[in-house]
Amino acid sequence: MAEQQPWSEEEFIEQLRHKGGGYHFHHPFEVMLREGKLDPDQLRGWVANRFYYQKCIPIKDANVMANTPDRAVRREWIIRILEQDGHEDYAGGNEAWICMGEACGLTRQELLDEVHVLPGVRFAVDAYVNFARRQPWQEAVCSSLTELFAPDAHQARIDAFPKHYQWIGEGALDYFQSRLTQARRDVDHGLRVTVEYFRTREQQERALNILQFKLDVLWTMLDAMYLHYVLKERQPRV
Ligand SMILES: O=C(O)c1cc(C(=O)O)c2c(n1)C(=O)C(=O)c1cc(C(=O)O)[nH]c1-2
Repeated sequence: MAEQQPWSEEEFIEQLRHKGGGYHFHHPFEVMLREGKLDPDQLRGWVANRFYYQKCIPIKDANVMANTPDRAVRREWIIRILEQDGHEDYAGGNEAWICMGEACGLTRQELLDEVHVLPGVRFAVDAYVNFARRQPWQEAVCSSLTELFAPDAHQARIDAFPKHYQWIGEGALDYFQSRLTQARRDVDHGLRVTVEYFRTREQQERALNILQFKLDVLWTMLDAMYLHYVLKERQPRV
């Protein structure tokens, strides 16, 4: 059988964008969040579990950097680490997430100690970090492209918090506000790397599978949270 023609750059990007239909924005837990249906414990559970994702993102990014021989890429990629971990002039995204946790009634220590992190969330996040550790760095870059779809999710939370969760204290939205612009910049760079690296049709289809893997990471995290905080299915701990 003749090899299929590669998609043009525009078609390829359209195929990647099309995967947004499976983004965690559409998960029942996220829908409950933006419709104001989470009680304080459920919302805190989400913030604490998502913090595990946030704290692992710079570790994932450090693996991308470690795997690329390209100085120009490292120069651009290091910005992601500094934006999450902070530097002398900026406390960083992880710190902003902790502030959101505190505004929701969690303590810094319980976030850092991972006391609420569910096993399913941990396995999913660790799978993402390990993917970046083991795969070619361009594949790890491609897997970060779920951020194509993140601004809508951030905006929905910016709208939902003051409307539905007035019990939340000040400063809860700084993280999402800052990601609105950061995510767009990161995605522009990620797309450049991806269209450059995945060139044949087979490679382009591999890119779609990688993006699906990452969508599954995010979706699985929320499955675990839904089971625990909404359906209240709990493993007996003996
Ligand atoms: O709140 C969200 O829905 C959401 C989703 C994602 C994502 O799609 O992976 C990221 C973020 N937030 C985020 O804040 C962030 O810094 C981030 C980095 C990455 C990545 O894969 O490198 N994804 C995401």
